[in-house]
Amino acid sequence: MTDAAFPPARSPLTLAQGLIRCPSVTPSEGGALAYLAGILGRAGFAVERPVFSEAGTPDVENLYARIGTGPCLLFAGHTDVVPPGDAAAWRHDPFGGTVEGSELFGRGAVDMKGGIACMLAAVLAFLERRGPDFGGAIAFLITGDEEGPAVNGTVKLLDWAKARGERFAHCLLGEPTNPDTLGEMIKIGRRGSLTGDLAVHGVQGHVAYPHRAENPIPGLLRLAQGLLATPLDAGTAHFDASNLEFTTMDVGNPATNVIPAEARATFNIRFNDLWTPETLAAELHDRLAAAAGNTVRYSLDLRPTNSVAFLTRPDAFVETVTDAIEAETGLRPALSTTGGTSDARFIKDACPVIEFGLVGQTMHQIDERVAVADLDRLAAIYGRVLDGYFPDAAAMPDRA
Ligand SMILES: N[C@@H](CCC[C@H](NC(=O)CCC(=O)O)C(=O)O)C(=O)O
Ligand SMILES: [Zn+2]
Ligand SMILES: [Zn+2]
Repeated sequence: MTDAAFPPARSPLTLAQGLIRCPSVTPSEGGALAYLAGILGRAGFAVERPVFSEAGTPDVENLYARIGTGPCLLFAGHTDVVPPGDAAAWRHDPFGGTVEGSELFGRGAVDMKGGIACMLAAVLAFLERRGPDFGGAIAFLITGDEEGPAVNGTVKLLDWAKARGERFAHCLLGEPTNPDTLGEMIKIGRRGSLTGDLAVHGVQGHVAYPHRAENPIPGLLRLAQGLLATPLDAGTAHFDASNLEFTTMDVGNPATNVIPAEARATFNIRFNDLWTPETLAAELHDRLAAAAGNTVRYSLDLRPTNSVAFLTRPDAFVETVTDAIEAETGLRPALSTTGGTSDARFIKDACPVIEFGLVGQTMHQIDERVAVADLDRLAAIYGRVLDGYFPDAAAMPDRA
């Protein structure tokens, strides 16, 4: 830990700025993983940069780094970001890492380069305090494919790590989990996601001669009503109610005097632990058949999904993270499964995983930004988690 670049680079703000200045719009690496690799390598981590490919998807760069021996605490995240949108609409360059007043602006400030910066700052400070023989191992599993198809990222990185014999005791994923205030919410699970494409088939014809045509639009409305009429469920102990939302309805008919041949709609369901993709598919087919009767001709395609509902049962690790949050913020976080999906859906198969990061209010928005004070507090929380997870035996009076 003697590199001259270390003292300034250990600040979560400096690290977050360094990452934001790498234009890593998914699936581009943009220099973000190289930036992390340089810092982690100088801190003594063994760093790997696997690239994964699959037909029909872009090649994606990833990073895996590990230090120490023994039970391994895994820090996970992604350096890819969503596009900035209209860069001219931003108050500051989305890749400039500008501080205005008390806030740092930039794409990824909260989702989730800021979170990674806090993890890194906390780990570097921990290693400086405790040295490399701290009684365990720490790993970073960072992907460049979370905001994209999520095919060449965490899921493959975990398989790659498993094949090399890497094992993890627990994982902390740094997605922005807090709705409004740092310390409010840990995510201990996520709902699943299933997307369906529905088509109603009609017969094209002249609007003035409807008896010679079959308009698919009323049929699509009937089917949509059939899917929406009854709630899927009322929620469970740890999950909100499952929810179906139509995301588009399309006919694409430019003519005002033609009955179209087909009408299409797409919906997405976020489902809880009462369902699997298979039971949900059966329910959807039942509802559609009942609504269609003998008159509506339709087809339903359910897209393949790698997202099912999961829950990490609260354990001592959740307690360690909760205590760390309370000590820094005075808040006892809610244990929640709300919101979208995340790469925790893949990590849960490797080890218990929970998520805690920054305040997500501006994620994916123009002017994404984070309070600099939150960066410092999140780094301090992660630091407390490390101290709680790897207690210093030498510092305990009864064990010294
Ligand atoms: N593009 C990926 C994964 C999409 C994940 C996305 N997650 C969020 O927006 C997280 C928001 C939150 O933390 O609540 C989603 O839920 O759609 C894929 O499609 O695999
Ligand atoms: Zn994210
Ligand atoms: Zn995101």
